[in-house]
Formats: sequence, C-alpha cells, structure tokens
Amino acid sequence: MNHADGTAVPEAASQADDAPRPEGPPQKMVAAREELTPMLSQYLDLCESHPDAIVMFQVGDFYEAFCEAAEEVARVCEVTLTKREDSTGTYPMAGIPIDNAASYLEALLDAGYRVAVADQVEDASEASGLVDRAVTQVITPGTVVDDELLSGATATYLGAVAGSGDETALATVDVSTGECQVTSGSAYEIGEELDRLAPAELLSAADAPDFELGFETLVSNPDPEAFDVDGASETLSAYVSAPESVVENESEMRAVGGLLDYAEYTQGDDGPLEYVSRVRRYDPERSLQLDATAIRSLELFESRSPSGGRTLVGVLDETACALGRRRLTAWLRRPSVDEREIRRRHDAVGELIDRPLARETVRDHLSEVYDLERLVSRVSRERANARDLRALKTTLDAVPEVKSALSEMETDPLQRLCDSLDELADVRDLIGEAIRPDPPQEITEGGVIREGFDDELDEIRATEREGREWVSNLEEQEQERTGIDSLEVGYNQVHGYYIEVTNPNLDSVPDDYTRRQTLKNSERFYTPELKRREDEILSASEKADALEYEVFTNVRADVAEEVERLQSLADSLATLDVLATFAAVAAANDYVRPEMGTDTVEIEAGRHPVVERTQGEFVPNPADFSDGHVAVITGPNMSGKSTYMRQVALIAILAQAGSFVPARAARLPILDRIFTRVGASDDIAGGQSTFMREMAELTDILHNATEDSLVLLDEVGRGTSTTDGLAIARATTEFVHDEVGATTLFATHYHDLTALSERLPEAFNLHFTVEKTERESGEPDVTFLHRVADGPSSSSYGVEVAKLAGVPSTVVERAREYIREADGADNGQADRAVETAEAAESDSPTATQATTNGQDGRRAGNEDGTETGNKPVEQEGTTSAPKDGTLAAYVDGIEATETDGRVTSDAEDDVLDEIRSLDVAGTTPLEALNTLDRLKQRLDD
Ligand SMILES: Nc1ncnc2c1ncn2[C@@H]1O[C@H](COP(=O)(O)OP(=O)(O)OP(=O)(O)O)[C@@H](O)[C@H]1O
Repeated sequence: MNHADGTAVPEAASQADDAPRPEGPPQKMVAAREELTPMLSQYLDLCESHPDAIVMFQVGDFYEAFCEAAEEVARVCEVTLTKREDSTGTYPMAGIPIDNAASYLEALLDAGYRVAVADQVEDASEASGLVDRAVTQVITPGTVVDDELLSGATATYLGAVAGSGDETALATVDVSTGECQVTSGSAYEIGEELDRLAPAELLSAADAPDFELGFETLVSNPDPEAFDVDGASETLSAYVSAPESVVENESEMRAVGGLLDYAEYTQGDDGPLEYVSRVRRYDPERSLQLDATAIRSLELFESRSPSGGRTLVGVLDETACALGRRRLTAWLRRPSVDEREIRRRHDAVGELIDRPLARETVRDHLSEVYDLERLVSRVSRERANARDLRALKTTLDAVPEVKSALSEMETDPLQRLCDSLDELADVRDLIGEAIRPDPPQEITEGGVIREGFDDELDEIRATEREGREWVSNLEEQEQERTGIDSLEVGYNQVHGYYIEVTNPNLDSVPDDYTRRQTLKNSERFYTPELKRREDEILSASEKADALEYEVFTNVRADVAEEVERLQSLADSLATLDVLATFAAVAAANDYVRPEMGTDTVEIEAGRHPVVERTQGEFVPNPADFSDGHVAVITGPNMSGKSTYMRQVALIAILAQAGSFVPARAARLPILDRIFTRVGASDDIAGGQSTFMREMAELTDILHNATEDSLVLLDEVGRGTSTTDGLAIARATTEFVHDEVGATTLFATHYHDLTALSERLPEAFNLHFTVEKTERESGEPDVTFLHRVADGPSSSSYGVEVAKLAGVPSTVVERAREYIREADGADNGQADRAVETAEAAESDSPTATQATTNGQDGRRAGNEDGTETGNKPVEQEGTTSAPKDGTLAAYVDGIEATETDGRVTSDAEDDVLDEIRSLDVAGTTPLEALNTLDRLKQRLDD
C-alpha cells in the first residue's frame, strides 16, 4: 500500500515555512540519482518510500541522516553536522549512536517528526557487496513501542477519525499493548472523546470534521485508500473473523481499518499486528462522561498548580504494577454507569478491606508482575529478547501465589477473578526450561539457552567446552615439555590462541612451534594442534550462537501463540491490582462504601480526597441534595467553596470508578456526566477571551447536562462586569433549576443570588463560615473555619484575604479607606447598578417577582445579615452592608480606619481623582486589587 500519497506534513514540525522539508527524498540526491554510490542510492530509495518521515539509516554503529534531514537532526539532537564526499558531490551528514538512540529519537518525536528506522537486515560480514537495509519501524508519537520512550502509567494512543455528522467515528489503538477500540457518535461527542483520550497522533480521514483540539498531537491526512470502506474491511478482517459484527457503521469500519493499516505500516508493514487480538466497540455513554475541562479542573491526572501539586490519581495510585496503574487511570477517566458493575467492584473492595492479610499478599505478589501487556506485544512483534521472556516467567510465577491468596475470598467478583487467572503453566515451564535465569541483553551472542533443552546445542557446546579445557591445560603441559616455567598460553581477538615465550627462553622453543607475533620482550607461537583446537572451538562457538538464536526464536514463537491467554491474564491482574489498591487506600484513609443508585446525592462528613492528604487538618462537610438540587454557595474568598464543590464531584467519580469514598456515609445516584465551569480568575492572563471561554463552556453545560448530571459552577459571570455577571449567574441558575434539573453546586460572590432560593423551590443556600476576631491592635481579623452551613453568607472579607495573601499593609490600609469612601460615595451607584441588572431582566416575571416580594437580600435591608435564604443563617457579623458582589460587599463589616486628611502632593491628587472616577459597582474584587496595587505603585514612585 502506498502511504506516500496524501500523507501530510507533520503539523508540529518546527521548521521555518520556506526551509526545505527534512523529510522525503533530498533533491540533491534525486538530481544525481544515476551516479550515486550504491549506499546513497539505497538511502534515497528508502526516503522515497517513506516521504513522511526522517529516515535514519544504519551505517555500522550509527543511524545516519543526509542532506536537509542531516541538518535538522544535527539541530534537534544537538549532534555534529559532518559531510560525506564522493565523486557525485558533498552531502551533509549527521548521525546518532545506535546504542544510545532513544533520547535522540525522543527529541525528534518531540520536534514533531516521524522517524523511519532503516536497519541493516543482513550480516555485514556475510553480505556480498552492499549490505541490505530496510525500514523496520516508523517511530511516530502515537506508535512508539520502546519502553524508554513510553510512560508506564498512561497509554499512548494512535487515533483515527472518519465520517461526519452523527456518524463520526473514532478508533484508537495503544500500539504498545494492542488495546484497540472504536466508537462513533455526533461530531460533538467524538470531539469530546478525543479530548478525553488525547491521542498522541491523529489520522484524520478526508471527510472527518476539523476538530478544535485542546491537546498537542501530530495530525495527518492519511492514505485515502486505507480509509475506503472496502480497504478498511479487508484490513480489519485480518484481526476479527467477521468485521461487520464488530463495528456498528461504515465510519467505524473506516476509522478502525485505516488506523490498523497505519499501525502496521509503522511496525514495518509485515502484516497484521499479532498482539491486537481484540477490537472492541464501545459507547462513550456507557460510562460517566467527564470532558477534558472537567478532567482538568478536578485535577484527576494533572495538577493545575504550577508547582505540580497532587492529583486524584496521585493519591490513589498505590498500584503494585504497571498493568494496574494503567487500569486505574482508565477507570478514573471513564467511571462506570453500570450499577451492577459498580456494586461488584464495591463488593470486591469491601472483602479486600476485610481481609488485609490476603490483600497484602496479593499486592506483594502483584508487585513482582512485569508490564505483561507490553511484554506480550513485544513477544508477538518479535522484539522480545531473552530477558523479556524471563520477565514473563517471573510474572507467571506470581500467578499461583496470587490465586492461592484469592482462593479464600467469598464474594462473587473475587471468586470469578480467581477462576479467571490462567496460570499458563505450559508457557511458564517452557521459558523456565529453555531460557537461562540471567540471560544477556543480546540474543545473537549465545548464553541464552539452558543446557538440557536442545540436544544438538548441548553437543556443540560440549565440543566447545572440551576444546577450551584442552587449551586451559596446555600451559602446564607445555611448561613441562619445554622446561620454560614462564611460558604462558593466552588468547586475543586478532591472533587467536598463542603460546608466549620470553626472549631469554627462546632457545628452548621446540620445533613444532610456529611464530605468530613478535613483541618487545617475547615471541608468540602456535602449534598445529593448538590451531586445530582453535578452529574447532571457534566454529563450535559460532554454530552454537546461531543455533541458540534459532532455538530462542522458536521458543518466542511458541509463546506468541498464547497471546490471547496472556492478554486475558493481564486483564485480570490489572483489575485485581486496582481493586486491591482501592481497598488499601480505603483502609488507610478511612473511606466508606457508598450506597449507589439513590435518587439524590447525600454525603455525610465528606472530604476532599486530595486536599485532606496534602494538609494537616481537614474539616469534613456534608452535602445533602434531598430537599433541592441547586445549591447556591456563598462565603468569603479562601473559605473552602471550590474545595467543597470539587469534593462532591470527586466522591462521585471515585464511587462510580468502584472505589470507596472519603466520607462518613454517602448515598449517591448513578451520574451520567459531570460538568465543571470554574472561575475566570484562574485564567486571568487570557483577558477578554477568558470570558468568551467561560460562556462557551457554560453553553456546553446548559445544552448537554441532564437531570442525572452533576454541574459545578464556580463564580460564573465573574469574567465580566458585576451587572452583566450577576444577570448571567441568575439566569443560569434559573435555567439549571427549571429546565435541566441537574444536581448543581453554584459558588458565587454575588450575594443577590442567594435570594433565588425564595422562589425556586429546588434551590437552597449554603455558605462557608468564618470567625471574625479582633487583633490586639484592634484590627479586624478572620479565621476560616472551612465549615459549610445552611443559608447564605453575610460577609466576604476580600481585603482581609488580600492581607493574608501578603499584600503590603499600606495597601491594605489604603484599601480600607478607599472602599469606605467609595462605599459612601457610590452606594447610590451600586444600587443603580443592581437596578440596571434587574431592569435588564424585567421581562422575566420571576425576576420582577423577586424584587416586588422584597426578597432580595440587599433590598430587604436585613440589617442583621440573617434570613435572606430559605434556611436559618449562622450569625457571623454584627455590621451590615450591601451584599451585592460589588467591592463594597467584599469588605462588608470591616471597620474603617480614620483618615487623617493628609493629601498633599499632585501625584496623590491624581491618584484620588482616579479613585473618584472608578466605577466601584462595576469592578470585580480582583480588578480592585490590581487597581490598588497600581495606585500604590504610583504613590511610591
Ligand atoms: N474543608 C476544609 N478543611 C480544611 N481546609 C480547607 C477546607 N476547604 C478548603 N480548605 C483550604 O482552604 C483553601 C481555600 O479553599 P478554596 O479554594 O476552596 O476556597 P474558595 O472559597 O473557593 O476561595 P475563592 O473564592 O478565592 O476561590 C484550600 O486551598 C484549602 O487549603
């Protein structure tokens, strides 16, 4: 199949646009084609058949590139650019050492290139003339199989998309393990699935949508023929007997066929990939859907903190082996929605908690398990060496132990798992008998096959051994025969065996000695018998090495026959490792079994699984949605709102992944999706576009959430002016309440929102409590209690938080002054702003109702800060102020310091003028802090 056609230039390549591409045939060689030396002509041919890759061409111990490719390799890999000269011209050349190629190849992959590795495929010593070379693999970001280039914990996917509209299909394969999957749906759903899987390389068929990808990948438009439905069906038929029964539509067929065709190409195009034993069709809706935004904002796999804080997978990953590690990631990425399956996992985890001894025995033995999936894939790709087979044996040795520890388990899922563990005694014994316990890395140089396994090999080795024994006795014999005590027998690579006699003894050398080499103080000789023995030893050794290689490849081929059994064993071990890990984590951290399938979320004393592990004390909080599904959460900055919302989501994810959860008790429905929209403050650098992104994410949520979804909205509307933000936040809450019905947690600084609970029956208020104290100096101070309570919050304490964050005290003091001033001067303005917001909504009968009912927290003028919601409020402060999310609201309740009226310089006048002209009502707290900082700077200057 001609992959040359239509294969696009890698997008991530870092070349300047007008520079010649480093891939493909170098023009200089094309021009000199007829005169090229045989070797360069071979190089040119390989470049032509792999135009989408940089060809690294084996010359002795190096992989070399020539011409433009050489210049790029020298630049990217930081190796010296040399040149090769012959009668046809001078060609730039750059090489990387084969022994140490991995890091250089990685650099080329990172720079966005595919690399075609052209190995010498015949022994240079046996070749008559030019050594034959062939591309043995094309290394691409999505198809790397070398351990050194792969991360153990996560799968590296190659993806392919084909089709459009509602029949858009996505196929993925993890080339290192053979896991191949296909799905289809609307372009939107497939876009989300793509984001979730983030394949390292994506093949996009001509008719596939132009996805906006939120991750880095190498995209190419592949061979159209491979994506043709007939071609694809033919490719797939090499993997499954009835391709039509695996896929659900033509797009899926094309995606998976095109994908496998390309994967074969990268593995050297020698037919189907044996280790892809199963192609699985799946439906994303059969799992709890977490889009890329949710995965990111809940920090499942990556921390958002620049210093790299902990993640959910980080605190859970106590897996014993790489198989379990990947399965854990997969389960967290795609928690189940199958209540039965979830309960089965919980049953298993429960029993593993109750039987700590058996559990730890299982985990101990699992820690001896190597990365079976990748081992198996190497075996069937004929890449496994003797050490790999021994690693496979070590893994298989652990299985009976694991089985015996599991045999006492009583729950059905663990019993089934135990039954499903195939000990593969045949494979284990075969490797045990055939391969030496500590074999060398190379499989061509002997020392691999055990004695007693192959009679012919044993015979040859015996001849070799005998010969060597004879040589080792020779020294003593010859010393006796010649009377030269200092006579020595030795060996070197160039001259072979020799008898060395020092110059003073040369007179005693017998006649049958023939001179081999003269050194400064001695002469080296051989005898006819020594020569005969030497030939015998060397030929036996060579023969034995070759035979060992042959025997080894036969053993490997026999093992490869059992790929499916091995993969199914790997599958069971992976599942067991995760279940045992869930149990260990639950036991160590006091998790409980959640009750699943209830109507509403009800969590008693829930904890954030990551935060509780990263800080000394954690305050557990309840989450009870039995009386309403929309919680409006208020509270000062830093009081714990985001942590609380995320912990509800993480508890749900853990539960549906099969884990117990950090809480005293939890009753949970089976959620279909989790959406998150977290505050604009996190993306301040994005400026204007931040708000657009916020709104785009909000749109996504409002369109796609269902009543079975969990929605986290953190400060929606904060990215714009208070007036607009409040209006959006209100309308969103109403929509979620009336139309969507999703379990929703809405954290906000817009205290006006808390009034919604009065007229939205399913909405209720929660707030985070703080303790307000006074320092000795009389300054107000706050302590965060991180405790959630019913009802709305009465204060925000923005400036106090700024102070805690280390904003210089002069700025804080001035902030208090300014805010008091502004508060006094602009109270009317703030009122007007909210009135405007409400006027904008005046078409909405509900908004009017809220106003006329006088239920709005601020308008009701409830001076004592209580009873703005439908639940009693904890008493927090004694002062009152507007609770409208404006700057004034943020410093509500803070006593002003006396101003001394000392305004003297022009600079200070300017600053004051600027403050007077500020639209305080329309300023977000963060903007206010930035403004303060700037003003302070000006005063300092
Ligand atoms: N329940 C808790 N127990 C102990 N510490 C907590 C708890 N919740 C939050 N914290 C701590 O308080 C810090 C601030 O919490 P969080 O970010 O949730 O506050 P927030 O109210 O969302 O703040 P902001 O409004 O500024 O976004 C966290 O980083 C965590 O260290």
